[in-house]
Amino acid sequence: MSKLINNHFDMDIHPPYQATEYKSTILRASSKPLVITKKTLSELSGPVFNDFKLGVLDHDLTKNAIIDGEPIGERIVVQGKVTNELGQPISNTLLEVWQANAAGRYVHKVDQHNAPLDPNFLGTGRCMTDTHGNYKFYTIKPGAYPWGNHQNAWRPNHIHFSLFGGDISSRLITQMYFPGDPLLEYDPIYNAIPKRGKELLISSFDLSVTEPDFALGYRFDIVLRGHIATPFKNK
Ligand SMILES: O=C(O)c1ccc(O)c(O)c1
Repeated sequence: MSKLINNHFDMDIHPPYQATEYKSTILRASSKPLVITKKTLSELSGPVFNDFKLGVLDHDLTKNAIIDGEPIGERIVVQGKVTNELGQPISNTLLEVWQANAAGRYVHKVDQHNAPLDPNFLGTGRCMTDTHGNYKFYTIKPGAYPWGNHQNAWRPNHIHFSLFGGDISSRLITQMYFPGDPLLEYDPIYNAIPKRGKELLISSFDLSVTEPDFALGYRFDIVLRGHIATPFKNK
């Protein structure tokens, strides 16, 4: 029997709002039970992305910030399918990604990690799912970085994802990890997730997604809601 919060989130998959080892959750987690509010008419009828036009390079982080050369690092292509709990595709939905560069540094003033910025890499991109729920983007494999949670704490390589569901007010924010990363077992953010959920967050290396002489391919399918839902980020 799965543990549902407000008939909504399966806590056999999703992380708790407060996980003691993941220190920033101690201050920011709510101490009261969540209240799921009813969606307003404007949320339900608000704009969706059917007519949304993306820039031609939005889905290609290896090119969308080039100033004077190619970004440094291992090029990858990430591909997957977004479905609901019944396996039905979520089409024409906006998927946004952000990440550190190959050296483990974000382009953000708060990130003061002593690793180089890459003048040709911004680390943000977006794409839409097609009519079958499929998406694809190109990027540079993100590096690991220290994050001060505890002595010698390093985040495993990961890409942040944001996706919209059926309307503008339903949004999943999560992180995709890479198979075989030795840092996963030490990461309190990853370890806050129940075992079933953890597996859903690791992409798989896929030779059929790999593009010859260009980029290694990873597959990351995403399920919005239900008992095999992709875990959300507890923030
Ligand atoms: O929630 C945080 O504190 C936190 C810290 C480092 C990260 O890489 C991250 O994704 C979240």
